[in-house]
Amino acid sequence: MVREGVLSPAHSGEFIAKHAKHVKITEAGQNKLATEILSSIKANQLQMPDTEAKSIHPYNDHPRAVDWVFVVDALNFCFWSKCKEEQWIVNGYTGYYALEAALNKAIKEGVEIADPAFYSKITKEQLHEILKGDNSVDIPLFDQRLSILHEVGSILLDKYNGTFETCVKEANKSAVKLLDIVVSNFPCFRDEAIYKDQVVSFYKRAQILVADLWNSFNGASWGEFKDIDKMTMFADYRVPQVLVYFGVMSYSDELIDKLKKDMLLESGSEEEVEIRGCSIHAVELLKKSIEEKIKEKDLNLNVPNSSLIDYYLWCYRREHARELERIPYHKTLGIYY
Ligand SMILES: Nc1nc2c(c(CN[C@H]3C=C[C@H](O)[C@@H]3O)cn2[C@@H]2O[C@H](COP(=O)(O)O)[C@@H](O)[C@H]2O)c(=O)[nH]1
Repeated sequence: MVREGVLSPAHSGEFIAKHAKHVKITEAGQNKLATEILSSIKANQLQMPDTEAKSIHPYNDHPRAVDWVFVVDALNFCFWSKCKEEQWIVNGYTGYYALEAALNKAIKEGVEIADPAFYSKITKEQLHEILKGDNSVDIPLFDQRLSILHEVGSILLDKYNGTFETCVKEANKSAVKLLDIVVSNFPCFRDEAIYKDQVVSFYKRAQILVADLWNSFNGASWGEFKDIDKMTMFADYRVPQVLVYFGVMSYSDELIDKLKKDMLLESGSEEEVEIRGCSIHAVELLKKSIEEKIKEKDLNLNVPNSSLIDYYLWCYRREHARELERIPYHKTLGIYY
């Protein structure tokens, strides 16, 4: 798949985990978390976005539902703040949900924020208005978001007839092909790094874009992908925190010390790459151990794919915020996650 000389996210995770020295994947927590996820599968709790998300997401019968998912995931990165007082909040929502709330508010006010003909030429003032928070705090990396809208909007107009639907059609129901189209044609989604002289990839926003389509359309229509199971977990800054909490991953004392001091990790640095790569590989190993348990116990259950396991972990942190507080999450300024 994808780009010449670049390891796929799954192979990148394996390669990085093999060489990592700041981050370790530990068997200890593997079994406990796999058991916890298995009981969630049995209780039929393992599914994509919860009601909260649905209440903000426009429904897939919206005429520009596909372009909505695209523009949300073009901007789906870096919501953390240095301190609580500087947090960007919209309608009481923080983080990712603040973005959904802001864009949904714009749609309700008749702003064509899902239309590339509009956002490819959006002005600073118009975007400020759309992303205006409840307090006077701006969304982080505002300027980068403005240029990303101009970049991806122009590409859709120039190459894809002004809609992301053209890309989905070209992918012909293959998640891997759609991922390839996105990372090959939209530079801001090209989430790669150099590690031990090897180009590795995470493609967090490109993979979550594919998975969000799959989820929004319940695996049918614009969300039908025969190879959706090839997507890995989405290497953000929240899921690693949960993996450390469960003892599935551990950080060196030096790294923990940096995170506890709220020091930023440079985008593409060895520590940041190892956190992201080991997270991907840890979820692939988790998926395997869940599969073994299902086989061992001869359970009549489907093995969850990495997107479902990822979403379970991402929600776990929101539902157990207090317990997770003692585990610092890494902060990297960048447009990739
Ligand atoms: N690994 C992974 N990372 C995810 C998501 C989501 C939301 N996804 C679903 C939810 C509803 C929609 O239907 C989407 O499908 C956002 N993020 C990342 O989290 C970070 C923000 O965190 P906080 O500041 O706490 O909101 C930021 O890097 C953002 O990019 C996911 O699912 N998995």
